[in-house]
Amino acid sequence: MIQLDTSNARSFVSEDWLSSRLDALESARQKLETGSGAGGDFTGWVHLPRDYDKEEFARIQAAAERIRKDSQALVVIGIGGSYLGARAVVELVNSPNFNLTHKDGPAVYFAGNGLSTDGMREVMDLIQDKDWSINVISKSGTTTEPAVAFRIFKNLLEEKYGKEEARKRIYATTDAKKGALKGLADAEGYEEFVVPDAIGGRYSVLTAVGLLPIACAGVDIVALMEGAREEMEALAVPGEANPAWQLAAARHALYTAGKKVEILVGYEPSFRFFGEWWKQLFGESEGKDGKGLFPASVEFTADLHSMGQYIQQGERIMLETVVRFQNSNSDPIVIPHDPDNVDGLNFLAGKELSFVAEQAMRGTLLAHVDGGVPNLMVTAPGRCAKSVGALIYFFEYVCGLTGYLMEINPFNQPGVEAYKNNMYALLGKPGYEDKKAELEARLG
Ligand SMILES: O=P(O)(O)OC[C@H]1O[C@](O)(CO)[C@@H](O)[C@@H]1O
Repeated sequence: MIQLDTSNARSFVSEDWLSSRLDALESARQKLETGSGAGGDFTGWVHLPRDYDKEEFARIQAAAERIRKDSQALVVIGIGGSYLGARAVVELVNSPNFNLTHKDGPAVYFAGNGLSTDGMREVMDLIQDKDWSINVISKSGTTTEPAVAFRIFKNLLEEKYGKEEARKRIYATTDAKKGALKGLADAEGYEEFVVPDAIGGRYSVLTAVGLLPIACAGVDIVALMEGAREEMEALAVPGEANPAWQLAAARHALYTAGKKVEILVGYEPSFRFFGEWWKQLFGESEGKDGKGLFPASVEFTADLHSMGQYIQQGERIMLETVVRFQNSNSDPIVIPHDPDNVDGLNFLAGKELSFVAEQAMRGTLLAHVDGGVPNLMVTAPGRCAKSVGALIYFFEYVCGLTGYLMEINPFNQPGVEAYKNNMYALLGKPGYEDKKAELEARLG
């Protein structure tokens, strides 16, 4: 379903860019299949589209139906992998303006993905006169940002509905056995959904983590899973023709040839949050042991008028991975004829806007390749749930493969702890007293 064109990257790598990596790719494939590589305990996502918990899936659908009936707003509390996937899919399949354009079901607001007072206050104000529910999502159950947000929104919900009714409006997605959120959910009797042990946050969008908010936004989660399952089956076939093998090999070859930044390019405003999800996926997976392509994202053609200059002529450390959708969601827009033709655009009269976009993309591709930026073109059928499910699985699989080509553990993220420990110390968390004194002295 997902296609790849590497032809505009070939001049930047040696001829054997793929053939020389086939053995390593086969070994990476086996590690993903069997969980025998570094971080192998976290490869539960590999067969998830086939093996997911069907009973829980039905409960997700039922809960989403309930929320869609009894709530005008859903506050989704989570950060990183417990947030980005859901937002990516809701925006890509629907619209970044989903809360303005949706016709039925709740508006979906994301909270607990930062510590901004203004950001949180805005969501609090937006929901205050509405019927609303909470989906709190945290695999560890201990992440500060969502935990703080949950305490605040839970309080609000209890003030509005009373403790008993509020309980029925809180849905907790967390670890099956451990963590503070699990304890709280058990004690309070919230409906619970599970982040499976073998799936890390950034690979969890196709679990309850993503599926509940996505279903609440009216996206067809059966089709989403179906698209992922078909892609899983397609990518399980080893060999040179496998587009995930090709993308993993091309990324690795370009990295080895000196490229340090991978820019994910989209041409749809609705694609922006997919880029944010993709950045966590690749950034947390590859960025360790002093290695990894730095993941960046842009929206063309808008960013051609801001970042375009740098991409064309700045440091030659970049490659572009473009995601193109074959079909758009809406009816064509035709450029009208103007008898005065003051803007000189009559040569485009009668042409569809998509034709202009296509030429912009083709022209940009060649300009950037000429400027020293290799181009990898990923094509998805469209922005429907099925196609987006396939795209998610495709990038997850590429990420796992490249991680093993780079000889790192693609499934841990030890570097994130450094900021957390400093924050805990500065906040005065018990047990961090010495660290607090040391940091306060440094900060002056
Ligand atoms: O779901 P949790 O445990 O709250 O974690 C949220 C995010 O925080 C991280 O653990 C990093 O701190 C990510 O890997 C994860 O996606």
